[in-house]
Order: sequence, then structure tokens, then C-alpha cells
Amino acid sequence: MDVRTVDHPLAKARLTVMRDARTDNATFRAALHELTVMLVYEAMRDAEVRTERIHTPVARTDGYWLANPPLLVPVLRAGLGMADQAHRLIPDAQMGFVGLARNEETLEPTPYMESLPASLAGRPVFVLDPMLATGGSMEYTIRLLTDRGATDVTAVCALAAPEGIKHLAEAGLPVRLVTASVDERLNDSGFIVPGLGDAGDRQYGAV
Ligand SMILES: O=P(O)(O)OC[C@H]1O[C@H](OP(=O)(O)OP(=O)(O)O)[C@H](O)[C@@H]1O
Ligand SMILES: O=c1cc[nH]c(=O)[nH]1
Ligand SMILES: [Mg+2]
Repeated sequence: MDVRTVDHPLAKARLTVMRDARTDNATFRAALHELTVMLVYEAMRDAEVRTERIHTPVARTDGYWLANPPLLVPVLRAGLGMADQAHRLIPDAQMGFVGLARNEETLEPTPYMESLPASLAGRPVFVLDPMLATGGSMEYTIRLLTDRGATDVTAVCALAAPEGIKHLAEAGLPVRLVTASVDERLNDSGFIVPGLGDAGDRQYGAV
């Protein structure tokens, strides 16, 4: 699986704010917003562009437009904290939504919401979720997308565990990963180590 790690100093600094247990909810959300800009910027590096001649006030030159903007799919709750920033960078993008909550005992995703276009054939899709832990939630989401014909999926995650990357690679799904860090491992409770805790709770409070 293609894994691109954005280890720019600015990304590392935002991630450090998110990791720090002393960071309050509002500051955590602000750091995730800023990190999302960097991750999506990198995820769009190879996006197809359409060229058209334009006039500047001075001369004619080539202008560039996104030929096929991705569908953005935040995974609720935690992925909501990435949605607006990704949308600001790609204003022409459409957005779908998936709601999942991981069962704390089994670590299996429990779906509670799904709002996606019927056909995704020929459309790139960016799944926005800060955390790739066991990979169960991401696999569930990607299967919703491939069932609708998607063949070009990018998982945009603040953090990833090696176990989750292995899980997705072994599932043989058409996905690449853009992340700010591949951390050490999962602990016995399925949390990423060193990680940042529960990305939903860190943004919105514990449920
Ligand atoms: O790779 P996995 O082991 O499936 O874990 C990752 C999932 O866990 C978190 O969501 P959570 O289930 O805590 O829901 P929340 O966003 O509502 O907090 C996270 O945002 C991912 O969706
Ligand atoms: O470390 C983890 C693992 C799953 N989900 C989170 O929010 N954090
Ligand atoms: Mg959570």
C-alpha cells in the first residue's frame, strides 16, 4: 500500500499540540484544522488538472483547474474536524458522510449513518478520519465506497498504526494513505501508542 508521511516541521508541531494531554478541546480542534490543510495539500499533489488559456492583465498564459475534484467523506465524529478545512481547499468538492462508533469491547465499527452518492465510478474519494487504528473503521468505509464503484480512494489520517496499515494492505482495497505519522503500535485497548487518545473526545468531549 502506498503510504505518504507528511513529516514537515509545521505538521510535526501541530501533531505535537494534538498529542499533548494538556491541550484543551478548542486548541486540539484548531491544530487538527491546520494539520488537515497540510495533509490534503499533499494528498492533492498528483490530482489531475485541466489546462485552459487565460488572460492576465498583462498577457496570455495557461490557467489550471482541478479536472476531477475528489468526493470528501468525513467519518463521524472525529472526521468532522477535518471536513471544513478540506472543503476550503477544494471548494468544488462534494461531500458524503459516514457515521461509525467503534465498540470498545470488540473494537468492531458500529455504523449509524451513511449518506453517499449512489455511483462513485470514475470519482476519486478522500476519506477523512484522524485515526487509523485497527483499520476496521476505514475498511468498513472503503467497502461502502467500492460497493458504489470507487476505485481510487485516499485515506487522509492524522495518525496511523502499523496494524491498521497492514490490515488495509491485506484487505486488498484500492486505497493509499496520507498521514502525519505512523506510530509505534496499538495497546491492549486498541489505542494508538503514543497516539493522542480518543480523537472524538479530544475535540468534542467524552460521550
Ligand atoms: O481503526 P479503528 O480501530 O477502527 O479505529 C479508528 C476509529 O476510531 C475513532 O472513532 P470512534 O469509533 O472513537 O468514534 P468517534 O469519532 O465518535 O469518537 C476514529 O475516529 C476512527 O473512526
Ligand atoms: O488511539 C485511538 C484509536 C482509535 N480511535 C481513537 O480515537 N484513538
Ligand atoms: Mg472516539
